[in-house]
Amino acid sequence: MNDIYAEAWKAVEAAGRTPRADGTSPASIRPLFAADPKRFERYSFSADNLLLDISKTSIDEGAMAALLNLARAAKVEEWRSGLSEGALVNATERRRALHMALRAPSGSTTGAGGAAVQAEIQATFARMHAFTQAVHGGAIRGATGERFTHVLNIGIGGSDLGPVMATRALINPASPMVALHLGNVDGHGWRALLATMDPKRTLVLVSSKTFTTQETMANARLVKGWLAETLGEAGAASHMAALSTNLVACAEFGIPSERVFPFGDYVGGRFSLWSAIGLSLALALGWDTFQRMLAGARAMDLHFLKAPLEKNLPVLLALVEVWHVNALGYSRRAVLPYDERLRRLPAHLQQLEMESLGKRVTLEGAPVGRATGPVVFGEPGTSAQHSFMQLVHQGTEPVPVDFILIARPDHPWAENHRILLANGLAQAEGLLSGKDEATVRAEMEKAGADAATIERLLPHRIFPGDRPSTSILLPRLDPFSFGQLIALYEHKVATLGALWGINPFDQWGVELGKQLAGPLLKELELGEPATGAHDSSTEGLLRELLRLRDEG
Ligand SMILES: O=P(O)(O)OC[C@H]1O[C@H](O)[C@H](O)[C@@H](O)[C@@H]1O
Repeated sequence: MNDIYAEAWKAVEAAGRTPRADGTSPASIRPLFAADPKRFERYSFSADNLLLDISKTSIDEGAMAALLNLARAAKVEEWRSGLSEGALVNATERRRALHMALRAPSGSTTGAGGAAVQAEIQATFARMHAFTQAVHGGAIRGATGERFTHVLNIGIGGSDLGPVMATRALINPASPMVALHLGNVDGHGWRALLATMDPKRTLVLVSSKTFTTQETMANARLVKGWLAETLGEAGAASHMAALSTNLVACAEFGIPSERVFPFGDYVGGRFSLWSAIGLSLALALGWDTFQRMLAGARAMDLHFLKAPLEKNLPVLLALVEVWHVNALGYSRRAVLPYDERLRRLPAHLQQLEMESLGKRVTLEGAPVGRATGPVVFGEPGTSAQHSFMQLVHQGTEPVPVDFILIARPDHPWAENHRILLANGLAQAEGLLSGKDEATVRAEMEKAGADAATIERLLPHRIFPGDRPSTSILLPRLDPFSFGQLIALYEHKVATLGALWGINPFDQWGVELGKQLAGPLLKELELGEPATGAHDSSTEGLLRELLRLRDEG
């Protein structure tokens, strides 16, 4: 760690501990609004039509200066150029992270990953486009001659969450195909899906970067068998395609090369919905929608690569996170999209952020020495208000919230939309303003409560306020703005990798469970735990599961 970087961190951490010149706490927000009528103008930023408001955080001029200084000391500008130019930013796996190249239009050079990468990407896109057209036009049909009406994406993690989220967000009622998703290995999910599909009209995409993921391969075998029951082996094969980097494994599984849509190992799983992994989107939403989504992400890429740090939306979001996590010690963050179509966004962000930033050592392998990625959770508003927002308003530790608000709905029920937006704004306003003792007392007196009741209920009815949130505003939720939004979070994550000095592109943490599942699977097959192979709890639970299973 060099001195400038260490000093920059000290300054940020000190800013979170030291009272401001006027004596107010560095965690307080209300005094900043009171002192500056232009706070919203000063602390809201935009890229194209996407607006980011960070004014409802406790970042003041001094804190912002310290944070921007940290961004410079952590060499965020060099890092973002390295990312876009194909440096080995994923050092532990010796890989590039070229998801931006997927969004670069053919012929462009900025963030395009170089000519060889572009040639590969554009060749796959051309094949995906032709395939989509042939399926939609009926040139490619099922084994019995029927047109495909359903596309089933089998995948998990990054090979599932992005496509599911985008399918729900951009659903097009006029779409020629319905997208279905099989992620979890739990057969109950498969049973629920079965009722909705006809094998003669279902096209199956096996979506797996590695093509070795246990759950996906088990599901792929299951679905292949289901197709074969009606269509025979050869018929089943003609209903399948693969989206993967592992061409050998695809061939071994019986998927011919013309049905394999590849992508490079420079695309991380949680950044892969823009690649061949997005084929279900092209099929279910249309090629143009897929392209508009890429264009929206591209617009955010260019903003990220070119905007100065102090006006750069992903960088600012990352700095807000550092402020909350490291300066103020907040270990959680909630995401509330006020749009039902974005209901799978929190799940996607959980993988994107927690798999990327749940790291305890630096790129060099030393302990980070400070907190890294917070716990991320969320639900669409207003539903979230009726579940976990109690804790956000009155729990012991402030939980910063991302509010996502969409100005114009794509439905005709104006009153519902007004209620939705009013609630989104009110939550953020209430978190900031809170409700003090005097106000609660006056309200209760006005409502005719007696003195004893007021004293008893007063502490319960006070809201501390000064609880931070950021708001993201989009004019509409369309493929372009959706692309911008997702790329905004992707670049925020990459920037946090640089700020914390960790690798946001690997995920060794998921390996241990995979390794341990192997022997346990064998023991479940044999019906007998291997004595002494596990801790007593694991062995005891296994014995009990076997007993209950075999009794039934
Ligand atoms: O696409 P696959 O190779 O099947 O991987 C699916 C997922 O599983 C892994 O365990 C990783 O944690 C994820 O990053 C990945 O997206």
